[in-house]
Amino acid sequence: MKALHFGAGNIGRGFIGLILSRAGYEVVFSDVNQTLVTALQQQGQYTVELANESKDQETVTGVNAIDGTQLETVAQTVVEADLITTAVGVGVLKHIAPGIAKGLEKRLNSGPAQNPLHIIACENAIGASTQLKEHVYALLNEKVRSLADQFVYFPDSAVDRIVPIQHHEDPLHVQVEPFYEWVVDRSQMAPAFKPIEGIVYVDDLEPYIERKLFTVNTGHCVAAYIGNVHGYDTIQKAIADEKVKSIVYGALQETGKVLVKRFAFNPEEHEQYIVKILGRFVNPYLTDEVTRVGRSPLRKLSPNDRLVRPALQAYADGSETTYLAMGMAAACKFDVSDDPEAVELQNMIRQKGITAALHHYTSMNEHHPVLEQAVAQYNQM
Ligand SMILES: NC(=O)C1=CN([C@@H]2O[C@H](COP(=O)(O)OP(=O)(O)OC[C@H]3O[C@@H](n4cnc5c(N)ncnc54)[C@H](O)[C@@H]3O)[C@@H](O)[C@H]2O)C=CC1
Ligand SMILES: O=P(O)(O)OC[C@H]1O[C@](O)(CO)[C@@H](O)[C@@H]1O
Repeated sequence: MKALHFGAGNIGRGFIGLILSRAGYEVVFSDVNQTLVTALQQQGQYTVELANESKDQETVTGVNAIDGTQLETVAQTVVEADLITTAVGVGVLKHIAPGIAKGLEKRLNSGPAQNPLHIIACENAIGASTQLKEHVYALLNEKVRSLADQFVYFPDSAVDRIVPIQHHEDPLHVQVEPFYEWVVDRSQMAPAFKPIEGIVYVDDLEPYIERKLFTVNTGHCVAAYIGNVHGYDTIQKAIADEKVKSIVYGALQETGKVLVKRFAFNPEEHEQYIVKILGRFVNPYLTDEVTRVGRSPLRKLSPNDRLVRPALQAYADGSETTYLAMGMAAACKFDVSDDPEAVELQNMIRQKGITAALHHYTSMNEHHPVLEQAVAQYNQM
């Protein structure tokens, strides 16, 4: 069995590649980073190290790589794949769509017997596989689209594992937190599919992806942005400061209220979930830079993402949004010169002012109370 995985980065190697290899797949990574591609081709294996006291290690074998810039090679690997997964960043999905579309065209036109193919985008976003499907379908003609409707499935998924930036001599070695969760929407899959050990299949992904995105990712980015405002360089140092920790906790109480109401979660169980997540953030065996966790602030300030969406839901429910607004304000202070989205955000704030910038990126009306709350917080920071 062959799996083609787009993105040989931290989640690709440290999570998805590991699970698929354990399940017996030969994993072929497609990446545009030539260092990673060459190292995977030469070594054919890599090591995953757990961020725990004993630094447990596991060698992932039977892996290979292709150059993601070579459209024909990517397309041919799509033809041969039994499964396709991605972990490239939601904004990159449109760039991998041409290779997938070309491969599907070849694959679906090649004969009458077709095996169903699942394409799973493992990105931090609601409906990432569905977004990838839209990018791919936009490149297919009507005949191939209709064949794809019969033989290709794009189940949405939620992925959770903290994998920080890696600093090792071996470019493939990857350190990961022990916890992981990969949930896939079974209702979007082929009727008879062979389950993969390590994946949890559910009939309705919405509660899982929203609970994950609006707890793990909301909490993490608030810790990064507020930590950055207070001058901390890592999440671990930021959360050691009670002031920062209480803001993160406050934001998770705000999203928690929304989630408990929306999905009828048990409030005590949700509180335990929050406590567990906060424990993961401060894992002493990990060093996680605020610049990584806060990366791509425009994506994180967008209407469907971890700050604005739960804040607008909380506002609609008549509940508090103070700490989420504080997170948005602190995101607007994220001035990191090698993060293109942070640079764009800072330019916009300089040119148009904070109110117009927040309106532009969050799509909230300039007089929306949540936006006004964020502006007031920004002016005090
Ligand atoms: N790192 C983490 O803790 C977690 C990350 N995620 C999500 O996983 C995704 C990947 O994140 P990371 O692995 O942290 O990022 P990363 O930056 O370590 O890996 C992304 C990889 O994609 C590659 N790439 C970029 N353009 C490409 C293209 N056109 N074709 C093929 N490969 C391409 C990059 O070269 C890089 O190796 C993101 O959507 C992120 O939100 C989800 C859960 C946890
Ligand atoms: O690109 P993003 O959305 O910041 O993804 C990384 C985030 O996902 C997480 O791994 C949570 O699963 C956090 O470590 C991190 O905040």
